Amino acid sequence: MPSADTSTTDLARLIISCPDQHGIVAAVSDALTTLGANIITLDQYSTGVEDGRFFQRTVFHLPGLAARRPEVEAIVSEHLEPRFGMQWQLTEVERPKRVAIFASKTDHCLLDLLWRHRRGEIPMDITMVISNHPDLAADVRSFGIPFFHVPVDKADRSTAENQHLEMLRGNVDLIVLARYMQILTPEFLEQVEVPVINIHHSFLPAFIGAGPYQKAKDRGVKLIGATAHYVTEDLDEGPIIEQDVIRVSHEDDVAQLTQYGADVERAVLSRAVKWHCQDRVIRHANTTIVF
Ligand SMILES: Nc1nc2c(c(=O)[nH]1)N[C@@H](CN(C=O)c1ccc(C(=O)N[C@@H](CCC(=O)O)C(=O)O)cc1)CN2
Repeated sequence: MPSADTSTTDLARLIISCPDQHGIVAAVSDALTTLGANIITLDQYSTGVEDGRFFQRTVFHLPGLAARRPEVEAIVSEHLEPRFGMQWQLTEVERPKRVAIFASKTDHCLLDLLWRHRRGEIPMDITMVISNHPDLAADVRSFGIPFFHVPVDKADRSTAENQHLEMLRGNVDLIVLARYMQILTPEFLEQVEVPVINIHHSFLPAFIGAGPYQKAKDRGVKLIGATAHYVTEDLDEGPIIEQDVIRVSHEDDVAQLTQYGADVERAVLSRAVKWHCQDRVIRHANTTIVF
């Protein structure tokens, strides 16, 4: 059972990735112990001892963390990083990620995130909602979240995307596409410089692109699903974070599939966003490790 104390004060997460080799866990643990930190959880994974890659997520408690953060960064950057060829990220549990949500007209995934955020189920700070349609403005503003309508001209996406970049620059750590029905250009993805999570309404790799429920009906599948993935320039082919499925039958029309699918989409997206905000997801090639 988790301890009764659910305090997040002075809790940090150290996420590391490096070539697999002898002594990593001991060295990281020794460095944190030397600092006076107490390791709360430690999860690790290796892709294999032969020329493999090692990943580790360590949650630790360090009294006076904020003031001592430079010390932690120094020991990692000056000792662990050069010794192991380590890539690393240090985050503080009490500093939630700033999240911008993009939506179009479909509301269920957006409202689910706003509702779970209001209930404190997802450790994030929703800084804004941006939509290419005005339909959801009142819903979003009822949660006290800023809503911005930015129409998209498919013949010239750059005008809208430049507006997005101005609004987002320096204000966001994560973008979530909550059934946002516009394809993001490679230029936008390069310039925005933060991860983007999308919910695709199919069990990828099946039915990439628009209209997956019609494609599912036409194919006569007995399972439909949803997939949350990081967004890349290759449509719906980015690293998968979370998936789930639900049984359907020949009696279900596309409207029924869409309704059943919406419940799966909401659950899958919220789990993926929560795990990302908890720094549980590490990208490796076109896959993820989820601790
Ligand atoms: N660069 C990327 N952009 C987006 C991705 C992605 O993986 N990489 N995922 C999509 C979401 N999506 C399916 O999950 C999706 C959305 C929209 C379309 C599409 O064909 N859109 C048309 C416009 C449709 C409309 O206006 O109703 C278009 O953009 O021309 C396909 C898949 C989000 N973006």
